[in-house]
Amino acid sequence: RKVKKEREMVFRLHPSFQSSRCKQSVQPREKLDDGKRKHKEHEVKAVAVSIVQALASGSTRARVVDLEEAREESHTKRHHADKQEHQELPRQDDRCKPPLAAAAWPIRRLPAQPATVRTAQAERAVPDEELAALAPVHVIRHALPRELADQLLVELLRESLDAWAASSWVVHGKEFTTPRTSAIYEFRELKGLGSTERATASSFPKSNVCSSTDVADGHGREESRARCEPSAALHRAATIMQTLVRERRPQTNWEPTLALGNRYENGRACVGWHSDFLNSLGPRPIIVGLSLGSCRRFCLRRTARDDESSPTHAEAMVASIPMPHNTAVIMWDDCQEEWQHSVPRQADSTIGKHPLAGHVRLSLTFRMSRPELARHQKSCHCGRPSALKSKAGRYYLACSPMGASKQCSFWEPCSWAQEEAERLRQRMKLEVLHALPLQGPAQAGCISPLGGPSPCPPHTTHKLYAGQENQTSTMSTGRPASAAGTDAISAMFFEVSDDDG
Ligand SMILES: O=C(O)CCC(=O)C(=O)O
Ligand SMILES: [Fe+2]
Repeated sequence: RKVKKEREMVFRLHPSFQSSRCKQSVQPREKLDDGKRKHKEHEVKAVAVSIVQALASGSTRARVVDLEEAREESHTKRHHADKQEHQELPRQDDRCKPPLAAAAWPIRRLPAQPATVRTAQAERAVPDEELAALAPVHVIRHALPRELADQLLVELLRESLDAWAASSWVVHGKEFTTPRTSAIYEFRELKGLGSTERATASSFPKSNVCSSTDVADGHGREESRARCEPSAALHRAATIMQTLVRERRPQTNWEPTLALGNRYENGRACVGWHSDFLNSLGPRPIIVGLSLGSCRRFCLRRTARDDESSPTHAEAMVASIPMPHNTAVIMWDDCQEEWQHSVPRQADSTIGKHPLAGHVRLSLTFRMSRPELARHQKSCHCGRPSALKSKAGRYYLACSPMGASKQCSFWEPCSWAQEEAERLRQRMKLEVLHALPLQGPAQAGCISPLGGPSPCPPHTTHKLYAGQENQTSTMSTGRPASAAGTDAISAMFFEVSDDDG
């Protein structure tokens, strides 16, 4: 009875058993002789047990991954068994061949492209350019020269094993550890150098000496992290990231001052939905993520704003971007405010392996810290620096769990950040107006997540403009933006808030 019960469960879980047409593919089992039938039942039981064990163990996410793996395994076994069975037995129904069941459940490695967008209605592939109009991100393939990307990968694969560390925190007396290791690289030595000087400087430190102490993140003291010295290759990469940003937004003064490295050992290593800590970055920061090694998904989802009636309105969507080796994603200033990002767990069999790194993925997120924000730092009830974050367009301070042995209930809105965010939105509007001839929303190039023109989302309008190659502006940075960098691009993407008119 137990075997029968488990078999029923496998049948329920396995889609190849769910189609009534395919039910016939299991009919021939009745004709098996006793020995074979027992063998078969034993096999089905083993699969059922692995699924039950997967369900019984671990967190919800672990269950999903384990279940996926168990399903893949069960599918492979089932497929081989079916194949054998059909060779031995006369086919009852030609329309229900085993390959049909196989096709229903393929084991798929994550392809390097394209990105996909999922809404309540459907999921579809979107080219990178279209994604930039749907979400405040820009995907750049082959971001670094190939040799530099490979050199950085080799360096960091070694260094991350030696010196990067997981962070931990305690909630209700229980200790949690990040399912990945990380470290901070600060580009101290380059402060004050222009980007051309940065690119050619030969005085960069060559050593990769790391100290794995629990040093808080600069002025913001956001998280406890290992700290490492950036190599010449990493400095070069930072300079290139800066160029990539400025080519797309010539008016920005963005200059990376630190990079946060993350090592994802396998499909279980992940980072859940979040927006980044903003203590040392300030409101509406630009953050650039560079992927090295294996190809994992980087996902984005929009969080509803306070003033939106329903979080499940039509524009709710999740974008999933495969990030193969040497792909960069620029998260523009809306991204930490109204969006969350994640690197979800994946079954190892779906990871796009890298010839050198295997399943390991490294990411570097380049950020610009602003020392002047230290004066805004406020302590929580535990006496530790509170964390500045934004959700759904609202800025707040809260007790940060990272590196702490306990948490307090401190939470309050952050008015200076809210006001500064508003000023930055206004400035962005001026930059757009300054850089471009006026265009009404009708010409703005809004694209619906499911394709075709659509009314623009109520709060964020992603506008596609023709290239403004010779545009020079001193408006936001107080210094002329380089026009040379923009010559190469044919189009620029800006997003401005509809609130700004
Ligand atoms: O690994 C990535 O691409 C994302 C990492 C991230 O979101 C973070 O460190 O805050
Ligand atoms: Fe993040």
